[in-house]
Amino acid sequence: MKTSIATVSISGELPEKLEAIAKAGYDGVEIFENDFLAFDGSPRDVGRMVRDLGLEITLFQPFRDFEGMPEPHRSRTFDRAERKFDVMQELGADLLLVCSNVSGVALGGIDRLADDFRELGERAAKRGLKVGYEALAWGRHIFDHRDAWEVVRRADHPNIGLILDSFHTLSRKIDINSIRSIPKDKIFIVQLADAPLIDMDLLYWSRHFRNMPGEGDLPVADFTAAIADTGYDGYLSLEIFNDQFRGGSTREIAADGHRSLIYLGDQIRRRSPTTRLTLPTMPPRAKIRDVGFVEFATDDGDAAGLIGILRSLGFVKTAVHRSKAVSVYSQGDIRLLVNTDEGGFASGSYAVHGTSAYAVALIVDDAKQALARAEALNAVPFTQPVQEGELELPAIRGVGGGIVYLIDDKTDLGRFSEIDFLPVEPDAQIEAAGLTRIDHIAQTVSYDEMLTWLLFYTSIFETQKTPMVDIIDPGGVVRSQVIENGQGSLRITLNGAENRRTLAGHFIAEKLGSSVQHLAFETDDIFATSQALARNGFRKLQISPNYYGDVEARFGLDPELTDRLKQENILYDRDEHGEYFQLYSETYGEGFFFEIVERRAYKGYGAPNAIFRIAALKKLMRPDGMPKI
Ligand SMILES: O=C(O)c1ccc(O)c(O)c1
Ligand SMILES: [Mg+2]
Repeated sequence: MKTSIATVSISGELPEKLEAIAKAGYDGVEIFENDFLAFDGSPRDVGRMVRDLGLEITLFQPFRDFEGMPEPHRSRTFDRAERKFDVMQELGADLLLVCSNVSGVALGGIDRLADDFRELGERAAKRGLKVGYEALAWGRHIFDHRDAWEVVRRADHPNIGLILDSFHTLSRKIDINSIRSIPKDKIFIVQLADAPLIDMDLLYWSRHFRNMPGEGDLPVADFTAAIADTGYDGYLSLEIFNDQFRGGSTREIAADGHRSLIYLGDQIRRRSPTTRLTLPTMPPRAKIRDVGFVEFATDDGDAAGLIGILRSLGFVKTAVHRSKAVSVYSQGDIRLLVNTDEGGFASGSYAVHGTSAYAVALIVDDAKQALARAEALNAVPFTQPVQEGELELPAIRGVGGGIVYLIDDKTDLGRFSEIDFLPVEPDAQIEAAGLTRIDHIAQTVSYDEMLTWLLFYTSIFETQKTPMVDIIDPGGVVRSQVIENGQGSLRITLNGAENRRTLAGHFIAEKLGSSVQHLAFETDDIFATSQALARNGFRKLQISPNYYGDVEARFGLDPELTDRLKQENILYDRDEHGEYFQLYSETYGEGFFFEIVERRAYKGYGAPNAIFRIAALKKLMRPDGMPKI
């Protein structure tokens, strides 16, 4: 398998695009004609630029409205093609994409189309060039790759072949088994794109909403497996039309695309180990057993406030680091680290972002293998110096600059808390509140980064996404995407903020980047927990009394239960599996907060309650967005 991407997929000027494509590790690039036309250099300059970067031009495209034209259009179309061939020869591109005709004057008739292609093939052959035919899902006569293949078959010319594009085939739900009978040498290139399932006009969907394989909902892996079954081992080339990517970070989007292709290749190899696609091998997606700890970076001054909240939540200090200013606060299976050390990454993070939960440790089956997989998928490993005798925990950088530690029970890593930390006598004054484990970690990210995060988690770890939901904040919409594993041992909610007037948007603006905005802990008895919290002086978020009348009516609750919920400021939800109870802390700093949940078989995250929670949290912020407390 060789990797390629169309220049149209990323933002920037042509040289910037090419550099990002080379840096991300692709083997080739499709030159989208408009990118070339908008650039001042000659075709030779562009060709040289591409090759100097170690890339190959995989395709020049698109050539539109060619086949089936009546005269005088037909002659003009062939003249147009000759002009493109001139450019291609100077560029050093040997494959042209012809997409199926959408013109109102185009004539149908499979043999007419085949004849046109045979003649084009003759002309291309004279120059040592090739032409591939792609069925656009909205083509006038040809909108199905099976028909495009029939045209190519009848053209019967060595310089004419087929181009398959996952979007056009999958958006129309065309049977992908039909691909398996196409001879591999007639597939000139394969274009890949995914897309979220949205019921809309095919052309509009294709031109604005495509995304990287794995980021959307189309069965791109099934499509690719069918291609691999033909024995095709050529380029897999991303062709992504996406409004967000056009305005996004050139480098990041290019890197995401490359990661998506490597991940896709890995999925194909695991499905059919005898696949003829040449693929790198890597360990499987890492299974997450649990969250080992969440670590806050802060300083001595700010730590007091944070520790005050932790104590009111029933956490007690149980250990301190041997050589660094790091303390462990524990309750149930939850470990929270508070790092006030003045050297190292944490203090740098604190200097830039203020107090934040900058690191998360995941307990995986095999940390070394997890790291190897992450590196195979171009994640950036993280290391920092440790004292003699202390453990160097394997780690990678998260998307927003935070750290993901990888620990396991196989090695000393499982005992890192005994090796690196000294136990301290717990403070007997604090009453435990029955918090047992971390239920979920809520990360607030910029909306533009959501797909990057999604691909990061789902490609490296054994997790899946659930459908995105909209959360209405009085200041705008926040999109929420869950990433979780089947066992519930990792649940992450990604909240994507589009503007800074939302609670989430304010948080990332003030934090100068994506960060954990809240941590949710689980309890087996939310009412007992609520009372213990009250005794510890925990400051609970006050929910509007109007909420309770509605919730009682909506779910037909026993008024006695409603009263208790209201008294304790507990939110309620129910799904087809069971019930959910939630309570919240007030905000800390720029809008960080804690949540406590009790799940009675419930599978969701209380999305219908988010609007009321946000409204209540916002009452605690001043009009300028700063916290009142
Ligand atoms: O949207 C289009 O016109 C278009 C052009 C070229 C392609 O390869 C394609 O898949 C779509
Ligand atoms: Mg295409």
